Amino acid sequence: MKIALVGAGSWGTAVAGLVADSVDSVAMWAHSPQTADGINSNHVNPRYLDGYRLPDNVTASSSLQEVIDGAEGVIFAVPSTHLRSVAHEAAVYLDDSVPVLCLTKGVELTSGLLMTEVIGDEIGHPERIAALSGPNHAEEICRGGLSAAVIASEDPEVAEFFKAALISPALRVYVSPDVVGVEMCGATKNIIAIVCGISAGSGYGDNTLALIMTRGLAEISRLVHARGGDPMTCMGLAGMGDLVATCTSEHSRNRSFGVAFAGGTSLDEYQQRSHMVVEGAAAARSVSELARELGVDAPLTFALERTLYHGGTLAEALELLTDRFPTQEFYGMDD
Ligand SMILES: NC(=O)C1=CN([C@@H]2O[C@H](COP(=O)(O)OP(=O)(O)OC[C@H]3O[C@@H](n4cnc5c(N)ncnc54)[C@H](O)[C@@H]3O)[C@@H](O)[C@H]2O)C=CC1
Ligand SMILES: O=C(CO)COP(=O)(O)O
Repeated sequence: MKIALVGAGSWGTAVAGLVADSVDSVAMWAHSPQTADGINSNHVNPRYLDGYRLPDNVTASSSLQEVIDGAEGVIFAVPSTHLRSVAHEAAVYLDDSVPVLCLTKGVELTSGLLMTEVIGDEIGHPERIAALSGPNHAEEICRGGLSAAVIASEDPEVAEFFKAALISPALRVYVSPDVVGVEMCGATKNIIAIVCGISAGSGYGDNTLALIMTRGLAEISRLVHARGGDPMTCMGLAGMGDLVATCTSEHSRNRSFGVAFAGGTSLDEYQQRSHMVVEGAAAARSVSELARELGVDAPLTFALERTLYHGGTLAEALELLTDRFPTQEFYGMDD
């Protein structure tokens, strides 16, 4: 069996290595031909996870057609802002019956669509598109550390197909029918992780970190509920699990960006230096729009949006948040 993996950043590279153990071949699509050459010549991605040797049955190309032709499953792992254009280009090579898995975490700006919905818009047959999420930093997955993830799909057969391709003694794979909940959690925890990084970079301690994560989880739950997902999903791997990992891990780009931002580094500087995507920065804007549309109170998200995009200072953001009078711990979940 051949699996196509569209996206050769850190996560695409790590997941290619996992899937390669269960299938005959994995064909990766890399945006840059130099990355594809590096993988084919040395079995190493020259730009991401360059200490990790990919299995011999992983090859790469910068031609989507070459990668997708003959694949029995397709996995997308490109950053959220490029997903629609890449899925659009991939659509012509994709059979209607091929199951698709989305690893991207985000909400599309303006449309408010989740990542599986963006792919579905472009390739059709949305019932065959699943989402994988959970506390999974690529760096640790490559080292074979014990981890767990959840695959959400409205079609259980699609979830089981990808579960079989990914499960291993080092990766426990659970399934869920709550695609909206799992994807909303994945997109919004990145926002909270940036706020945690800003807090740590500004000298605040662990009480503050716990405050942001906990009130962040309440905010995520309101968003999940309003978008039609199950708030219980927030208690699982895609919710609390990924929130803990991203808000506390040295590997998190979102948290690290927050720390750097508090020290005076701009988003552009950070992304140019690391060549890595900070999904929470894009999500601060798209989720703010969505929250306003849905009438959801999302103070941490709004404060980050204001700071990153409307010239608000960190002192103003803190004042906005602390000026709010604390009321009931849980609210906004009634129908
Ligand atoms: N890195 C990780 O540990 C995890 C990442 N994710 C998610 O996976 C998605 C992909 O992130 P990473 O693999 O970490 O990316 P990355 O930050 O490691 O690399 C950036 C990627 O963007 C690609 N890219 C740049 N310009 C492009 C363009 N014009 N068109 C298409 N692709 C372009 C690069 O080729 C590279 O693949 C994100 O949504 C991220 O939140 C999810 C779980 C874990
Ligand atoms: O989603 C992730 C871990 O599960 C990756 O988080 P970062 O993008 O912050 O590194």
